Amino acid sequence: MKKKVGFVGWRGMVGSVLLKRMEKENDFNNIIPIFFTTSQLGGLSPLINNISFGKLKNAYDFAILMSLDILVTCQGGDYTNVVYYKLRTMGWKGYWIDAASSLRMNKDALIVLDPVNRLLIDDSISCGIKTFVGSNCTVSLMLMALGGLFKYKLIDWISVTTYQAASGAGASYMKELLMQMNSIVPIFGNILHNQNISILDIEKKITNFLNNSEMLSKNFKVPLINSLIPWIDIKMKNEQTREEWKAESEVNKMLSTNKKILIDGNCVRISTLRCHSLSFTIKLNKDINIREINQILSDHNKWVTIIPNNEISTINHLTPLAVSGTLKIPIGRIRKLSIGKKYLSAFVVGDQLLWGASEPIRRMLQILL
Ligand SMILES: NC(=O)C1=CN([C@@H]2O[C@H](COP(=O)(O)OP(=O)(O)OC[C@H]3O[C@@H](n4cnc5c(N)ncnc54)[C@H](OP(=O)(O)O)[C@@H]3O)[C@@H](O)[C@H]2O)C=CC1
Ligand SMILES: N[C@@H](CC(=O)OP(=O)(O)O)C(=O)O
Repeated sequence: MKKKVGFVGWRGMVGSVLLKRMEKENDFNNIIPIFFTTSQLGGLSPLINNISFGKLKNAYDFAILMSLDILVTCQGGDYTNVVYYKLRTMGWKGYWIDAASSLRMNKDALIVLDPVNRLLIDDSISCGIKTFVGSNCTVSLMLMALGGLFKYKLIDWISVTTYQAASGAGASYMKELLMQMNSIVPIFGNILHNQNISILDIEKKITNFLNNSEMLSKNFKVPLINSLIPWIDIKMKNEQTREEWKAESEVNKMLSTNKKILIDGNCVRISTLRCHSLSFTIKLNKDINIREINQILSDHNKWVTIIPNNEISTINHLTPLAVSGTLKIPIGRIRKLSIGKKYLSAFVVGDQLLWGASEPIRRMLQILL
C-alpha cells in the first residue's frame, strides 16, 4: 500500500529543490503526498507532473499530522521544535525526515547521507529509529568529496575553510544580496567606459556607499557584496561559531567513529548566490601518493570528480558557477603541502541546496518506502 507522506516547507529553497528532484526521479508515483503550509492556508498544493493535490493543509493541524506515515520537513528549526516533540508525545510512530539542524544531535535521531553511512541507516531502521535528519550542508559536501579517505580511515585531522553562498542563509538573505548588487550598479554604470575616471575613484565611491547603507543589510547586518563575512551563526563557548562546531560533531556522529576525527576551521559567508566551496588541509595518517589518493576519492561514489591540478581545468570545473544546480562534487587542487608528506591540500565545490540539503532527504525517503 502507498504511504501517506506529508511535506512541510516545500515552498522554501530546500523544499522546492527537493520537489523538483522528486518529480524528475518519479518519486511521487510511489506515495500519497499531502502538502502543508504555515502561512498560505487555503492556497493550492503545487502541481506535480501537472497533477493537482488539492488545498494546502495546516502544518499545525495535529489530527492530520498524526495520520501520516512519514513527514518530510524543510521548514526550519522553529517548526521542528514546536511540532516534533508534541507529535511524538501524542504517540505518533511515523518517520520524521528533516533538513533543519535542531534534532541532529538527539540520541534517537540519525544524521543521514546514504552514499556515506548507508549501513548505519539500515541498522538504525531495524533498531526502530524513526527520526532521520540531513547534515549541515558543508558537512554533506565534505563527506561526499572526501568519502573515500573517511571510508579507509586515512584521516587524522582536517582544517577547513568554507566559502558559503548567500542562499545558505535563506531566501531573504539571498534577496538582500541581489538588492546590494543592484544598488551599486548606478554608481559605476555610466562611467565605467570613461577613460578619464580612475578605477580607484569608482572603488572609493562604492566602498563609501556600502559602508553607509544600513538599509540594504537588515539580514546580514553588514554588506556582503564587495566584501565577505567570516562569521556564520551564533558563538559557542569554545570560541567557534555554531557552523564551525557542526563539522566535527556531525561527522563523528554520522560515521559512528571510535576514535574522534578532529575537524575545525573558519566558516565564511561570501557573495555567491548558490553553491558552497571548501578548502581543506588534511593530515593523513600515512604517506599515500596522489595517484592512489585520486583513485580512493573517485571510487567512493559516482558524483565525485577529480579535477586535474591545472589552471584550465580548475577555473572551468571547480567554481560555484560551474556546479550550481547540479549534483556534481568536483574536488581539485589536490597536492601534497610543502609542510610534509602526510599533509594534503584539496578544494571542493558543491551545490548546498542539492547534496547539501535536499538530496540526502529525498534518498532517505526512498529508502523508507
Ligand atoms: N538554504 C540552504 O542552503 C540550506 C538550508 N537548510 C535548512 O533547511 C531549512 C529550510 O531552509 P530554506 O529552504 O533555505 O528556507 P526558506 O527561507 O527558503 O523557506 C522556509 C519557509 O519559509 C516560508 N516562506 C516565507 N516566504 C516565502 C517566500 N517568499 N518563498 C518561499 N518560502 C517562503 C515557507 O513556508 P510556508 O510555505 O509554510 O510559508 C518556506 O517553507 C532550514 O532549517 C535550513 O537551516 C539546510 C541546508 C542548506
Ligand atoms: N547554515 C548553512 C545552511 C544551513 O541551513 O545549515 P544547517 O542545516 O546546519 O542549519 C549556511 O548558512 O550556509
